[in-house]
Amino acid sequence: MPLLTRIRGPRDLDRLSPEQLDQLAAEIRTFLVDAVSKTGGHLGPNLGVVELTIALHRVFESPKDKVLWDTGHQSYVHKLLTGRQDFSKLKMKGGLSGYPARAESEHDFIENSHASTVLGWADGLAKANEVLKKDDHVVAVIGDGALTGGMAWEALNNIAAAKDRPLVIVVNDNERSYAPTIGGLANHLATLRTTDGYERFLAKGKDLLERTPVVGKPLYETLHGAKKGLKDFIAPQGMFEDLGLKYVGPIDGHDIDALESALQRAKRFGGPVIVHCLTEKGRGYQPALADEADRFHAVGKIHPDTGLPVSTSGLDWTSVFGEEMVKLGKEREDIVAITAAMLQPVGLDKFAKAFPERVYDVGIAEQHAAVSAAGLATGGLHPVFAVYATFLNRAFDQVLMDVALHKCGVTFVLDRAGVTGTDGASHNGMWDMSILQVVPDLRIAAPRDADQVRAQLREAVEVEDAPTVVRFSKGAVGPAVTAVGRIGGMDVLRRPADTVVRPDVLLVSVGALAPMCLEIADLLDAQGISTTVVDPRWVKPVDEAMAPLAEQHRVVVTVEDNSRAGGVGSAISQALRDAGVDVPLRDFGIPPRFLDHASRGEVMAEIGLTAPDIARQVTGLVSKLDGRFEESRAAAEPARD
Ligand SMILES: Cc1ncc(C[n+]2csc(CCOP(=O)(O)OP(=O)(O)O)c2C)c(N)n1
Ligand SMILES: CC(=O)[C@@H](O)[C@H](O)COP(=O)(O)O
Ligand SMILES: [Mg+2]
Repeated sequence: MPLLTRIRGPRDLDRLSPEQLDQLAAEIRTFLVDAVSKTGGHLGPNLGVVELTIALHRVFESPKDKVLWDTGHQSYVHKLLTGRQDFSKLKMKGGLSGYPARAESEHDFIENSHASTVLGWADGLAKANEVLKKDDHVVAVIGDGALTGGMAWEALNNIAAAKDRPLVIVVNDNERSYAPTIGGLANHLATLRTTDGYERFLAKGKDLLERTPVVGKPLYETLHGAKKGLKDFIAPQGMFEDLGLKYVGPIDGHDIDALESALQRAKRFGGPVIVHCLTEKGRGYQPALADEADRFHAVGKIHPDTGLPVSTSGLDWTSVFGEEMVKLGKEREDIVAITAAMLQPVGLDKFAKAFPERVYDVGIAEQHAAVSAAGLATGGLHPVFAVYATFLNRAFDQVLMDVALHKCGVTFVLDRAGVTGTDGASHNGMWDMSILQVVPDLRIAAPRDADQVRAQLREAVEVEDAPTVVRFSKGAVGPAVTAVGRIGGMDVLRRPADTVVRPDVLLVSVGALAPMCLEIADLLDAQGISTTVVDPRWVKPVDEAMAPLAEQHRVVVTVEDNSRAGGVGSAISQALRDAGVDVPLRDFGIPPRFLDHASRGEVMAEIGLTAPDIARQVTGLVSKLDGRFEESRAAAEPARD
């Protein structure tokens, strides 16, 4: 990499010739395939923005000018050009984040990987520049997928209103989210793309007319003066221009010279301007280009030559859900499915293949998904909205007010619930069982294994007058955990020896943490501490048998892969208080803080959500109770003379 290694910062790009820029682009692509095949990551999106990122950092002066990335998964090239070229620990503990990270660089601004927020950030920054009379440029890069998110249009509505407030919006249009981008906007972008020769047409037209004697120049001036008419005639871009936004494009997103020319025009424009760039996801890497599903949107470790996975994982939670959905779809014609631009990642691809007319990809639009689900339910169907737990956060009000208030039978299936780890703070599914606690009548299931996913999904879709939630982890599903009994609606996973009159600990195991909770019980047993392990299965509402069962124990311990703040532990504690059961409760969960990227195991160890950590703390708690018990017994004994 003779050129890439010499790039220490964006200004090092300035001295490169066009030929060297093309060589640099090739070196970057080679680097990306080599590095990301070893670590996993967002290979396809980054292969698509190589030239675009080079051009952006040549035309704008980061960090004085703010280059902002929507979702941020496509910022690897940006990192390479801003002094970060060690990708050996990408997305790993202590290594580079897979997204922009302020702690990593002054060139990074937006850290969260929730889509469709960049234009809001840009609007705010542009307003700040106006108030503070700063002449920094604000450049927002947004993908065609992220542009299907409602927040993007809320921002555009505001941005377009300020005709003299400089702001450059770069639409990175590769026609895909994971799958091809859906909807009217995508169709409109397509009309713009189909005239991708528009700029060339205009340039040729200008050249021809200027060489035409007498009438040529005035005619060109007339035509150029009527550029809207000319453009609409050649490239109907009414939507953006009707909004009041200057539209530049479509531009070949892999032609550095064309990109720089367009970005320079945008930089000088002095108001809000959209630069529409046509790019190719996975560009330059045949295995990615051949991947019809998602052009290697996010890959694990792969063989660089073939793109094939280095290792295959066993049965995963997502597949269990997807296969059960197909069975349900055959049994019930009223069941329909919704995805927010993540059909395959959430496991609905098989359902879509079997029932193409009963699946809806709404784009990256989780709020719309939830509201349209209320409509589908009211219309007589039972919608199942499958979404990553963290992405449902933004649809909380729609779940509360549109689905629950109207008593709609909608099932939300939350994949990637709990600590996911490598995608960083905004990807952990750690808030759902807290924020959804406040939704009246909503029920939450946390299946502990594959059998329970199947069973609880079926129980959920039977509920027709309230929202139901089924939440499970990322990755391979653990071994089946068999119940040894049932109390109320709760599965008993382990009972203490029959000889124990009042067991020490009632251990409430939530969802996928059941194997860990059984390990905790073993560790406690080795300390002579007796434990009953229960899996509530439905963690909201708290099972009516919980309080009486708690009363039969000395202490209650809850363990959940969710924030401790307002989680299942809090709900059970409240239920015990409401029932007048005064048994100490210790809740274990994720601390309410943002968790840096690392593997799931590393994060769980960091936050003390491991069997040894929890067993140690519970042992201390019981010893303290014993101590108190000894003290109170001693105090009760008559004083010996
Ligand atoms: C709110 C939200 N929903 C879903 C996702 C998952 N997600 C990550 S990237 C992506 C596709 C983005 O498509 P686009 O904006 O076109 O970027 P590209 O990958 O094509 O460069 C999706 C759906 C997300 N990050 N945020
Ligand atoms: C950027 C984004 O939000 C997704 O692409 C995410 O990185 C995928 O995560 P999984 O790898 O868990 O599917
Ligand atoms: Mg895209």
